[in-house]
Amino acid sequence: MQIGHWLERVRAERPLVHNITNLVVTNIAANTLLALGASPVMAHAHEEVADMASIARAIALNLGTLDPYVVTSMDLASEAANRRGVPIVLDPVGAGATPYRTGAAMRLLDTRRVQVLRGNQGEIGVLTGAGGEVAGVDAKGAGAGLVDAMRRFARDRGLIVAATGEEDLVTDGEVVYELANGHPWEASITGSGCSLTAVIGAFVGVSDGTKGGLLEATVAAITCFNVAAEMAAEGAGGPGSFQVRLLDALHTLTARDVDARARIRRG
Ligand SMILES: Nc1ncnc2c1ncn2[C@@H]1O[C@H](COP(=O)(O)OP(=O)(O)O)[C@@H](O)[C@H]1O
Ligand SMILES: Cc1ncsc1CCOP(=O)(O)O
Ligand SMILES: [Mg+2]
Repeated sequence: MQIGHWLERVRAERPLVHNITNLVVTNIAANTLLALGASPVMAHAHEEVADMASIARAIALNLGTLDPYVVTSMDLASEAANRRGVPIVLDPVGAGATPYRTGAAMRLLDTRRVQVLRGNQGEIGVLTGAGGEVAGVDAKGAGAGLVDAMRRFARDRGLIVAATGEEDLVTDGEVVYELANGHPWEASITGSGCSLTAVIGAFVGVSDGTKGGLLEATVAAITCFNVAAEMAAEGAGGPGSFQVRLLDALHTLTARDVDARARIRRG
């Protein structure tokens, strides 16, 4: 599967991604989108979220530091996004760790049309019914039936589900892709998952919005991010320099790099 052309499309179109994200990763998620060649905006005021979502190419909703104000911001933004056909990517940070986060994620999934759900394997295990363990924001494991539960959840709800970790699983309910790129240091810096979710926003923002387009865009986004992470790790001394080098690698990444290094298996 050749996916490098997605990176070129993102750079050519420079999609505006509206993020309602957490207090920890706001800066790194914005810098990640800029390094890649997309255009980030962070906005959560009730007075403007519907307007901002309406002019964006995608919105990324992230539950990382959820509070009642932000829950309403997400309701307003997602309602406008659905009305205007703007794709929604949901990152259910910490779902499974507390009932508040699990409940907020499920309520968004039940009340809005979410195009892509991306979390770590623990969060996705909990939400899809496979079972999973989440300590704070980190995955501690998922149920053995994760792939089947993801496929069922994606099919029943008509969305793309991505569960990341050492290996990433992506499904539209029919096809399952297993993605093997990435580096263990991604788990040693905060915000790699959250930044990836924002990147998925950029890729689905330049897709045609069909199920096939959303699926391929999600696979391409994860693979581009993880190939950049592999390149960043070469020569990095640890998580600190790795984080900086990841921005550089996203900036210099080429379609050719991605297609040469992609490890994508159709399950
Ligand atoms: N051990 C690992 N080896 C390779 N890539 C990893 C590893 N752990 C996480 N990743 C990558 O890091 C990114 C964030 O994934 P993950 O850690 O599952 O999300 P989160 O930060 O939301 O918990 C993904 O691109 C994933 O593929
Ligand atoms: C540490 C932390 N606490 C609340 S949100 C957050 C960041 C989580 O980022 P990621 O899910 O990308 O590791
Ligand atoms: Mg996360």
